[in-house]
Amino acid sequence: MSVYTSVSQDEMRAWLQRYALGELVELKGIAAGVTNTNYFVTTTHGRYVLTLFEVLTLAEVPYFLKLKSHLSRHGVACPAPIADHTDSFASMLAGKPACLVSCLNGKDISHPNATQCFAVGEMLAQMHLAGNTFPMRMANPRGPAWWNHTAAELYQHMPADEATLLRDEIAHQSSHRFDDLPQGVIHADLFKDNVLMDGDRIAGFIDFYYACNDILLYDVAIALNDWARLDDGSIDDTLASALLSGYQSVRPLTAAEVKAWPLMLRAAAIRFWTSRLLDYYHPASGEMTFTKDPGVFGRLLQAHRQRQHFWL
Ligand SMILES: Nc1ncnc2c1ncn2[C@@H]1O[C@H](COP(=O)(O)OP(=O)(O)O)[C@@H](O)[C@H]1O
Ligand SMILES: N[C@@H](CCOP(=O)(O)O)C(=O)O
Repeated sequence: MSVYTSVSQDEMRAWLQRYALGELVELKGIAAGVTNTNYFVTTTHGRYVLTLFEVLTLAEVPYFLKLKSHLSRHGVACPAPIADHTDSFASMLAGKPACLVSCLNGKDISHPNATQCFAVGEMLAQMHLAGNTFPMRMANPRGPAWWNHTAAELYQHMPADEATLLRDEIAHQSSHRFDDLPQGVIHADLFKDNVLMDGDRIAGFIDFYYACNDILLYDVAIALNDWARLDDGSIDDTLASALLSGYQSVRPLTAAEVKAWPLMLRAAAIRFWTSRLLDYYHPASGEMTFTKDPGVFGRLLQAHRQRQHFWL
């Protein structure tokens, strides 16, 4: 269930007057999603997705919408935000910041094939290149400083062996510098449920609300840790190789990136192990709480630490 804020037909009709999108035909809540409220909106001009931001403020939203607009203008598959008559991408609706974006024709998939992994890698590299000319900046809210202080509070709740592993890995990561790695705009949460596929084609990347400036390779590692991970938690060699080949078909990795790759896979595992542990030990109150299994990323970290071959 992800319609936290209800919008009536009358409210929608009135709000739509801000746009050159014709008259409302249908307004339908979208069940998928976790953080925000989403609706499919059909007007006499076409089909759009309405998002009501449940956490971000009206002042915080423009970075993400301008980024999507920039990427979409550069040919990256993602929803294009629609500007209203004041040339704004967002305004208040039903008490929440709200926007309209183009509706993509695709579905998220849970079991990708190698062709789809190649396409994700390729589009991710296109996104990294297109991000080079995006002028706004955003620090990573879930970077090493965040996982360091968040994990420090979690150790006391964790089984001793897991706490030792997390503590040891964070210390290991802290002793390495990645200053020589290419940086830019990253999606930072490119899991399977944040990509809509139309067969083997990418319909679009969605859910850019962790996007920020950080190490590009870190984004590749985040994507691989989810796209190539099988139901049993292991990484599939064919899917991993396909994603990396797709990425490198557009942006070949530098020698420094190849060297840093094993540690980057581990850094990406720590990030989501920590956020899932936080949700697990300190669930947010209210109906927006959907706890995902943290253990997946603890086991993945352990596997990466023992891995000999990294698909490059
Ligand atoms: N531009 C879009 N086109 C088509 N469907 C979309 C679009 N944006 C979101 N959706 C649908 O809405 C669902 C929830 O979107 P998502 O951004 O993941 O929400 P949340 O921010 O709540 O996690 C997606 O899984 C997808 O089905
Ligand atoms: N894709 C992540 C979820 C990211 O959102 P968060 O707000 O829970 O950090 C995952 O699967 O853990």
